[in-house]
Amino acid sequence: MQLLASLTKCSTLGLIQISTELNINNPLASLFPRSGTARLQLSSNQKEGGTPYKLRCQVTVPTAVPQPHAPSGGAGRSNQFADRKVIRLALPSKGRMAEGTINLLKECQLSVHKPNPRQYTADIPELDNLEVWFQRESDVVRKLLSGDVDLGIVGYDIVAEYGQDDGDLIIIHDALGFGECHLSLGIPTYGIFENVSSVAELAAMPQWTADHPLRIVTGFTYLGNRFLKNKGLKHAQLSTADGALEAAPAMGTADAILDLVSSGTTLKENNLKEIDGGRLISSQAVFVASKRALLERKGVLDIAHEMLERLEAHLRARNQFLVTGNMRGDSPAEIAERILTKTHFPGLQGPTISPVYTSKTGIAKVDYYAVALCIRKNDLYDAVRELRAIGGSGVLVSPLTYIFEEEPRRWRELLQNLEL
Ligand SMILES: Nc1ncnc2c1ncn2[C@@H]1O[C@H](COP(=O)(O)OP(=O)(O)OP(=O)(O)O)[C@@H](O)[C@H]1O
Ligand SMILES: O=P(O)(O)OC[C@H]1O[C@H](OP(=O)(O)OP(=O)(O)O)[C@H](O)[C@@H]1O
Repeated sequence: MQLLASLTKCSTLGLIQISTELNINNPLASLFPRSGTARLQLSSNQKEGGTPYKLRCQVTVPTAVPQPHAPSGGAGRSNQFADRKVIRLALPSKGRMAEGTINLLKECQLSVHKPNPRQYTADIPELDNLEVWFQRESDVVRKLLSGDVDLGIVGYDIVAEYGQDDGDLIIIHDALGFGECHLSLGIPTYGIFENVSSVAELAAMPQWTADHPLRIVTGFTYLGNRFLKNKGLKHAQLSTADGALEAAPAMGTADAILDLVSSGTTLKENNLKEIDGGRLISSQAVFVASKRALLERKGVLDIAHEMLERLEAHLRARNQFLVTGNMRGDSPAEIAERILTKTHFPGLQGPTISPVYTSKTGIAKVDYYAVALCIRKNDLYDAVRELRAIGGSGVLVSPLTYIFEEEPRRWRELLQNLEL
């Protein structure tokens, strides 16, 4: 296909003009954006001995139509990938995710040591040959895809938006337990939207036409475009803004927003609401890697393994208490049976039961046993009640720091995913 194209800024603010020349027998339809206008001019070109006819086509496109973020995968991969020996972990440089990440790593006994607060690098003394790079969240994902970093911690929303389903991104841990939110459509609670309670109803509103589409402002154009397509929202148009999106409908600059929601307070305070079918994704912080780095750079898989073990052990323990109590009984087996049949709390694999030796008469003797159980924090009071009901006393409750399993499920899944 012969296609000559040039782009010129038009004098009219907010428009760009695209001029193209192309063979008359080429399909034109794909060149016309839905909201642009085209001017066609047919001319003979025989004197130059080239293609007999040329069709000159000018397309005018509103610049406000947002394009998805430029893909940054395969083609943009850094050619220094193979030369680099040091392993790189990218962490969010600012905001709530930065704080949450540093705190989580600290709780896993991985201290991020930043020699100079004004620099963007750090190290983690517990992990050899690892360099930490602090980056904006979108850049964490871009740099994973370009091969400039190997591992990262970032919100899943950002992986989904900037990763654009690139097969090189692999999520090692999908629930790090902070930065929980969801990406959702928010529409006004008032005016023409007052009785709208689902995306289907929104799409069916007669107000939206090709000339007057539903205007949605968002920072998530990739996910937003996919959502519009999936939901059949034909007459809808996305625009972008970096913050304070919730103000746009009241200002009249958009009809709806597509933004992150956590408690829902910001939506509510701006007279906006979520509707059925309007939730795009749920998100929280994730541990993510470049598949290529895991497979090809020496040491990346080992570091991923160690970090995953520590994260899993800590996150499992975080929701549990260690509960110990004394119980009279004839034998450990008899006590175990009482716990397993008469309570809802068997512990991790089952209760740990050990004899308690007393020596009132000078001779060691076993009258009762100590029972140790891991109990979910939410179940604590029910568990204490049930233990008491079967003869438990002197119940002690202590926090748990780590629970190391034989091998984390997510590690097995990672190896499977990598076909190792
Ligand atoms: N209300 C929220 N509650 C919990 N997590 C959130 C919330 N809003 C956003 N997040 C998570 O935190 C990430 C960063 O959002 P945040 O609004 O803090 O950005 P930021 O780092 O301050 O950048 P910016 O200044 O560009 O807004 C989001 O990508 C998302 O994963
Ligand atoms: O449902 P809520 O708990 O009210 O949280 C939602 C708000 O949190 C985020 O903004 P953030 O506070 O990070 O400020 P930002 O707009 O500057 O990103 C998000 O963009 C929403 O505005």
